[in-house]
Amino acid sequence: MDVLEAIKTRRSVGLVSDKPVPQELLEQILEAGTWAPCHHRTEPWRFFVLTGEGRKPLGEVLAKIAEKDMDDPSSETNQKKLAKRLKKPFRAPAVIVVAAEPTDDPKVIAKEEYGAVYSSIQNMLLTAHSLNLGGFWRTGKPTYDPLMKDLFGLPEDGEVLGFLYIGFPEKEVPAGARKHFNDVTKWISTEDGLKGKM
Ligand SMILES: Cc1cc2nc3c(=O)[nH]c(=O)nc-3n(C[C@H](O)[C@H](O)[C@H](O)COP(=O)(O)O)c2cc1C
Repeated sequence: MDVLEAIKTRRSVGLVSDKPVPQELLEQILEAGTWAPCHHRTEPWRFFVLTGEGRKPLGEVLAKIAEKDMDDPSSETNQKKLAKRLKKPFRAPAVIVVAAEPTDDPKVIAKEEYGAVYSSIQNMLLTAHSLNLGGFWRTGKPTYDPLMKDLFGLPEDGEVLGFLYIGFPEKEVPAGARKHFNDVTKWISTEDGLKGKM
């Protein structure tokens, strides 16, 4: 599959089967993740591959985080909500947790470390797609909760940046749609070309 075709046909695939993803396919995805650009060659990405019962602690921490905002976690409604959180990581046979561990090198700009990890995520989603796997980048507020950081043993300035749910698609996802690039682009070919709004 050519790169532009892969980019344009990749979709967020929410519905995947329970069929385990072979280790060698997961390894290809992870390898692609390590080939993202990174300023000063810091390679700030960290990956945690959760499969089988290895997904359970993620559900437990999602429930624990949700519980913090509940007045009465034992109420029937809240118990149902917590049970849903416990199940979330089981929506796909493999969940790749992608985190950033920024270097403490003072010449490195912290947000560029995050940028590198976001590029790594896109590499992984495109590779999953090229392997006929479905991928879904999920986040949400709990992603950035200190308890999440603790679960994965990240340092204080580290952060989980995404959960990549990977599996074999259960059904085809419709084609995507985007604005035309000219709607978000200004072509500058004269000195005063930047005057005025986009
Ligand atoms: C940083 C980031 C976080 C995301 N988190 C979620 C999420 O928590 N839940 C969700 O349904 N989609 C999430 N998405 C996926 C987007 O909803 C999806 O990419 C968008 O709808 C476009 O669809 P496509 O990926 O099929 O092109 C996230 C995407 C990004 C870039």
